Amino acid sequence: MGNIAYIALGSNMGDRVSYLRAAIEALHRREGISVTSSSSIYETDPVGYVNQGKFLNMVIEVATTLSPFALLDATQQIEQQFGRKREIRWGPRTLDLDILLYNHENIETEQLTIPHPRMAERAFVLIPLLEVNAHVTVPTLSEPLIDIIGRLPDKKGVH
Ligand SMILES: Nc1nc2nc(S)n(CCO)c2c(=O)[nH]1
Repeated sequence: MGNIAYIALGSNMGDRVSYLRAAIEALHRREGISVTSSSSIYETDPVGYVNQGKFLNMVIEVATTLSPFALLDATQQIEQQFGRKREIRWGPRTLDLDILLYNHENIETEQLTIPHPRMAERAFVLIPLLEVNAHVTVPTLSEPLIDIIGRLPDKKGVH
């Protein structure tokens, strides 16, 4: 399917594991998307807006024929399907899907920024991402992810 993308998944409301599993199923069923690898599921302390429940986070690799924007449409439709209501911007959510990387592309638009702008400061993203692909490179970063993880404060929050 030509293009490789990495997607971060998160949930901290309701039956978190079921939301993650259902989202992966829904992505895999979509025309033009096939899930080629998944990380373990990590329980993580909330970062940012902290008075909310612990998250379950993971990262998947997909092979896709969709453009980055069509892939974004698919992830947003699946978030809606599982009741993602954007009440508090950083608040609890049933399901979060963030496109981290798409090939080695740099995309900077209103709707979509790739590489994901906050991925390099999030152990709950980097640790599962490296589990899926230890050699993944991020075009906007000058050093390997493994060095960045070594410096992160919140990696203790990833179990
Ligand atoms: N541990 C953890 N903290 C978070 N804070 C926000 S916002 N989010 C949502 C990610 O965009 C998370 C998350 O997925 N995991």
